[in-house]
Amino acid sequence: MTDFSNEPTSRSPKQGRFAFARAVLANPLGLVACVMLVAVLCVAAFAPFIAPYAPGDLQIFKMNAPPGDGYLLGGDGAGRDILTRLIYGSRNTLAGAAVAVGVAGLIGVVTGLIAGYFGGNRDVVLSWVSDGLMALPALIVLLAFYQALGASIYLSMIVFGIMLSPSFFRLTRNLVNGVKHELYIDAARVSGLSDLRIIVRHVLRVIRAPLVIQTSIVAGIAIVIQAGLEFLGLGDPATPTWGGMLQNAFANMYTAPMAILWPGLAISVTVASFVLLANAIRDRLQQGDRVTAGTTPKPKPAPSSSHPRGDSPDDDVLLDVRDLVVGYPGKGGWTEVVRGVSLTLRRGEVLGLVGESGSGKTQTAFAILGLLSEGGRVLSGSILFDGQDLAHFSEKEMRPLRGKRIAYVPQEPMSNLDPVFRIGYQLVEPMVAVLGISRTEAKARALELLARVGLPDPKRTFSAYPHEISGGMAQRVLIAGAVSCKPDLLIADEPTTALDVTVQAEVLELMRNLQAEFGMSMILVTHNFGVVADSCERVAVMKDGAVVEMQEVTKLFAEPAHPYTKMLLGSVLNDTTVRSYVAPRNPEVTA
Ligand SMILES: Nc1ncnc2c1ncn2[C@@H]1O[C@H](COP(=O)(O)OP(=O)(O)OP(=O)(O)O)[C@@H](O)[C@H]1O
Repeated sequence: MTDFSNEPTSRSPKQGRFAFARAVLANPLGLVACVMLVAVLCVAAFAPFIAPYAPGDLQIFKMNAPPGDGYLLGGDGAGRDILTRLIYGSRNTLAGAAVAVGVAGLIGVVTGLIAGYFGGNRDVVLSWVSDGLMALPALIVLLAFYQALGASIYLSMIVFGIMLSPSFFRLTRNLVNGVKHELYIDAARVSGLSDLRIIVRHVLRVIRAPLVIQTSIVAGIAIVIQAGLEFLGLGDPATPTWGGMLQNAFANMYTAPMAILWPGLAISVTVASFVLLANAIRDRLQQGDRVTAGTTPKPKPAPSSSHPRGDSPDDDVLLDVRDLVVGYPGKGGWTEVVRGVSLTLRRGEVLGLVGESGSGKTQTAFAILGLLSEGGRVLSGSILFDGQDLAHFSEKEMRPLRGKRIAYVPQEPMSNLDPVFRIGYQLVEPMVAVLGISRTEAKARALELLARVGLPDPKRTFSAYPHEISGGMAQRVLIAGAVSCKPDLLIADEPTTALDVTVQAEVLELMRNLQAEFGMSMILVTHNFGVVADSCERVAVMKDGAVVEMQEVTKLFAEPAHPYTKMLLGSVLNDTTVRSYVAPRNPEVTA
């Protein structure tokens, strides 16, 4: 029986979507800030309907008039109604701030995403440009542009936006560096999604909260700077703005001291609201919750295969890894983590990759998938997959293969599902991108697969978020995703390690059945000989980055040749949990 002890919680996805906004509004400061900002936005939007006069209307005898007599807040130095100017001023002031924030955000976030996600030369060049912009004195640059471009606050705000963009760039770049190595980003790449889709759908969504905070703070700064520029007389006198009103009131300070109060109050309240909103979002978030090689090494001559090879390749061989060497740059040169691995995998065959922790199993699998961590490189050897050597394939060349022909089931199911998307979306999206089928078709197929992998209520799981399902269910979802494009090769990296022991056997059985049903070849990375005995036909034993022995499973258990294999078998044969797995595929293998 399937164990679904961790059934989806009663919390609906819709509740989850608005939970964050509700939590921000539950903070009194967040609520006050939102009410104030909504009020200012409404005043700006409906200015022509609520202002008592047109912004340019003046009555000469009401120059610097006190409040009353038709002018609720008094008259300014030119005899215009201060209240009307204040209402229209909110429009222009907010629009100016929006221009500055829009330009800064657009430039900063786009360049930050490129620098953070792709790294390398793009990162170096963009960081250099950003540092250069930060070194420029903003006020002097704005004054120079004012001289060159004339009295337009919008042009000034565009220039100011460019000057502010490094703050968005730095934040975005650092945030992307923090998430780009997350397993669900790797999983999205494995499923065949393009870099653009991954950046927009996965990376940007995860980092959006700090960007919203930054936007709120920068909006407040932009209003203050804009008011400052206008106070210095660098605005367009014909356009009512709060900064322009401040300047006018300052010139008449001794005659009508009250006039300086209103624009000052409007600026202070709006800027404070933006800052308070940013703080409320930050408080809510706080509650809730590599080296590239300097030089390309010259390919080394492949080390001689001192280790045993499997059967020699024949027409039926799907994957033929020969003398594979994988390295990472270290202080004294390249550190080899896979040292001359050779493997063959026939069509429809299940090969176990066993060995103690750190023996290079995952790095071998990642080299086949073209997913080595930053800095990692295939230094020599070949990875012949259906006749194509993947060893030196570019990311662009690998993309059509991943997801469609080579799929991957990871060790930690939860970390490989993007927490911000529903399960259904995460299954449908790769199928649409990789197979080119319609969303309706992909949805029908996803529901079929969810049922096939043994989920009792496929529709409910389809519309659930990852946090609403159990680890065992998440692994079934990932298996459904991996087989959704009917791959030729499935690489499963310790697919049951993170699961409850009662669920492990069921997941293994499911994978075995699917492998037989779809006729896939499978590499099963594990350190559990019980799993090997139960699921694999042949096994390669790894130690210190090299394959020390490769045998038929029955032979390996009966007559282990290498002392290391004997030692590993000796240490597990007394383990009763191993015995529980031994039987179906290799009934003759017994402890
Ligand atoms: N990004 C990296 N940079 C440098 N060395 C790395 C990196 N990733 C892994 N290694 C090294 O590669 C070696 C092999 O790691 P690998 O993850 O393949 O081991 P494994 O056999 O899969 O172990 P486990 O069963 O614990 O996952 C280890 O010594 C590890 O420290």
